[in-house]
Amino acid sequence: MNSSSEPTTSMAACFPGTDEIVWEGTAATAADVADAVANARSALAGWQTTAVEDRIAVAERFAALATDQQESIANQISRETGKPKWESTAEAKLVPAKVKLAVQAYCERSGSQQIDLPQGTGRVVYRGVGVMAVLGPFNFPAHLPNGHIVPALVAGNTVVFKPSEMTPGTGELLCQLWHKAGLPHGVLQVVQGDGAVGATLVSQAVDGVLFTGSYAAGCAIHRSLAGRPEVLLALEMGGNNPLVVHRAKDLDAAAYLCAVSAYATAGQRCTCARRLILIDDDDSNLLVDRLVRHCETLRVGLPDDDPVPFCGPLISAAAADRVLDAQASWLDAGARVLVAVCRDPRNAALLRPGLVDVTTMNDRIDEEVFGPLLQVIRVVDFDAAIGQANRTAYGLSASLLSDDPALFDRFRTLIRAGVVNWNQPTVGASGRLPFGGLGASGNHRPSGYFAADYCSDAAAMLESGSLSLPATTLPGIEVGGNTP
Ligand SMILES: NC(=O)c1ccc[n+]([C@@H]2O[C@H](COP(=O)([O-])OP(=O)(O)OC[C@H]3O[C@@H](n4cnc5c(N)ncnc54)[C@H](O)[C@@H]3O)[C@@H](O)[C@H]2O)c1
Ligand SMILES: O=CCC[C@H](NC(=O)CCC(=O)O)C(=O)O
Repeated sequence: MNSSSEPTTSMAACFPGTDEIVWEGTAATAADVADAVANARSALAGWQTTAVEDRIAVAERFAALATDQQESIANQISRETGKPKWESTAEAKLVPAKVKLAVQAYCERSGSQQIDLPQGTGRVVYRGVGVMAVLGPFNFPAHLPNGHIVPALVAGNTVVFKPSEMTPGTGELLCQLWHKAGLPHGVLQVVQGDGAVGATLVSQAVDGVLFTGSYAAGCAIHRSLAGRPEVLLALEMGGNNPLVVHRAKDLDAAAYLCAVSAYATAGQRCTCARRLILIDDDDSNLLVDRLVRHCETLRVGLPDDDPVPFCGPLISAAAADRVLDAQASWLDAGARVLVAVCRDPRNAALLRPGLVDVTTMNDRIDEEVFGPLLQVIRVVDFDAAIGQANRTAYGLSASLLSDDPALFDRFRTLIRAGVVNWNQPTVGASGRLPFGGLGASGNHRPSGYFAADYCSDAAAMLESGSLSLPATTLPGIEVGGNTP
């Protein structure tokens, strides 16, 4: 029991596909969540009035500690997600790198501006929004919440962070580093728990909710905030991302980029290609042959395996089941397997990648299958390819592999996505650009470099250094009327 006599719930995270416990703790009760928000509110004025240079100095100390602790962060990520070491190390490196980018973005996008106006000086001043709830996903348990937390803190907000229930230890570790860096009490707190704890956090008197996760959870949050227009909401959600290949001379390069797009992080990236759209010709057959070979040879395995794997396990055996079930339902609906996604006998969450031709399938469902399973769709020409690519309610990332610039010109104009690439994979977005999606992928508040925008409110200030009567006064009001 805690001080409010609510029963506490113990919580554990396991290595994917096993019952090996890699983190143990306690889920936050409703009272804990309310306390965290109250602490964040109490800390707000002090943090807002801390000079921005001093806030940046704390962030830079955090970056230095995160650099020192790169290996611990990477190990914790691998323990909780099963990512291969090279991949968790790459993620750990993004943590300090984000500080540099967030500071640059803050100065560039939120620096105060001044203009001369007839009434005096006009200024645009960016100020923190207030108390921010940050809700993180499991697939980049450090990099993606960090992409909200760093800009939010630099801009003068206080934060209550709930990591994914699958990756609580990574979230906890990040918060410990911030505190070691000298962040004042209450400015960043972590509350642990599942979606219900997240929902409790959203229901509190927060000023903003910064969410990265699934469309279903994003919608639930949006619904729960109905009638609270004053709460800022940034939603970074899923995708059903298209990859179009046409008139590409180097088919080896094209096949490699297709494999990376579809199978990076075992297909557990919001930006992973889910639909490979091909114009039916000889080259498309040669490309598919190469991709089949990638599926057959690509190494999957556990974090410490030698030789190193390209894909680790999915986050859980249940997540792997969902991918296998999706493939089974597509086959029932008339799809043709090129390479079946299948379970590796070593671990219940470990899948070998799959490739399924769904061209003749009835009623293709517009869903995000979060795993290493790529659909192939064949069409007659490039316009039909763009039409297919846009046949989704989502709109996160899209890529064209082609040597024909005219095709990309058409693609970038017509494609409905927030991340539009040419001869690049659908994954691997740059932190120097905005990152967000259209339609069911987001709510027009891109993150990445543009996270600075939702972390501050722009205030309009009209300023005159001295108090005096205007040159002309308004009719019907006496000047000095109250003078005895
Ligand atoms: N667009 C992006 O930037 C981006 C990046 C990474 C992942 N994603 C998406 O995230 C999903 C995978 O991550 P996940 O499975 O961790 O997502 P998820 O939606 O299950 O969970 C994300 C977070 O929200 C919390 N949550 C769940 N329901 C909630 C509710 N009703 N109220 C408040 N909080 C709630 C969870 O506990 C977790 O902390 C995929 O759909 C992927 O595409 C999107
Ligand atoms: O899973 C979704 C995110 C994947 C990743 N995106 C980014 O890293 C965005 C850039 C940033 O926020 O710094 C990707 O595109 O692979």
